[in-house]
Amino acid sequence: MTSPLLKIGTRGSPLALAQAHETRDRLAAAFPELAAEGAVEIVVIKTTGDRIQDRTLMEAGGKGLFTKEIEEALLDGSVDLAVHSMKDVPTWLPQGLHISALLPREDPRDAWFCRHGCGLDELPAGSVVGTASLRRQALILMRRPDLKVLAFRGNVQTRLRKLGEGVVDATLLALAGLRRLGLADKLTAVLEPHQMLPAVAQGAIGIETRMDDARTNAYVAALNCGETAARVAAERAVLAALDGSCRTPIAALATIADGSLSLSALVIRPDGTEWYRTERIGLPEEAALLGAAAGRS
Ligand SMILES: NCc1[nH]cc(CCC(=O)O)c1CC(=O)O
Repeated sequence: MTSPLLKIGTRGSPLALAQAHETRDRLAAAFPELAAEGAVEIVVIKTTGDRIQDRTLMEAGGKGLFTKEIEEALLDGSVDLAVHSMKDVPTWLPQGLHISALLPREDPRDAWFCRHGCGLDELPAGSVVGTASLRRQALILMRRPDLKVLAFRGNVQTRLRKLGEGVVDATLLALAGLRRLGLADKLTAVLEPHQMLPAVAQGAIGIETRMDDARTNAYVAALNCGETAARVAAERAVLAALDGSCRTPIAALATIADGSLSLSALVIRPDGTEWYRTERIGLPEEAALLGAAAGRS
């Protein structure tokens, strides 16, 4: 076997691997030389986030727990590109690295799972919803202050198993991840953004590379989806404007229709008792400015 032309760094979770395989398939479809057996190698890298499964530690460690070791591998040249769920990518990237492409976005909405088959509004008072996400916790409690939220650990498969075992009555997961894992048929309902505004960049896969690696950047540029890039730029600009000044959960969703970009952004207290929501409309070309304005408001 010849040595690989490109090495992809990824976490080892089933979802991360599915995303790495999607990226490899897209590269192979765009470039005949990358379709050859062994041309694109997938390198699994264990991250701090894969080792620490405790929610409080995740919060204390802040962002970057799922990306740090992969970025180190990029910087030392042991991989050429990294595939990430953009939701897990910190606002600020290490010097010398950039997000050089966004794949076409999956559905950004959250999926709702209930053991009893009821929707969020029908769940009996006192029922337990499992989630490790402060955003989902806050939005659940905003709508249903009479429910209990339990910290819920593990990857997608683990959480669905715990739901089946009756550890909780209901849980939420990103629809995008479920689709990529072929598990979307198990959900009870899809939550609309006005009920459950998604996390920044939920459903988007980003490819990170070294800024000075012209060869890899040329390959990766062919995979970029301009519409997804504009939407994610608007949403991430909200995060950037709030970063440091704000420890509360943030949600944001940008959509593009008829040539204009609409952005909804929300900050909310973890207990759901207070929130601030804002909407912006503008051109996709000014996505980052719109997001920054929404974040500052
Ligand atoms: N925080 C973990 C994580 N990171 C990305 C996804 C889902 C896939 C995506 O948003 O692209 C998930 C799981 C979940 O929230 O259900």
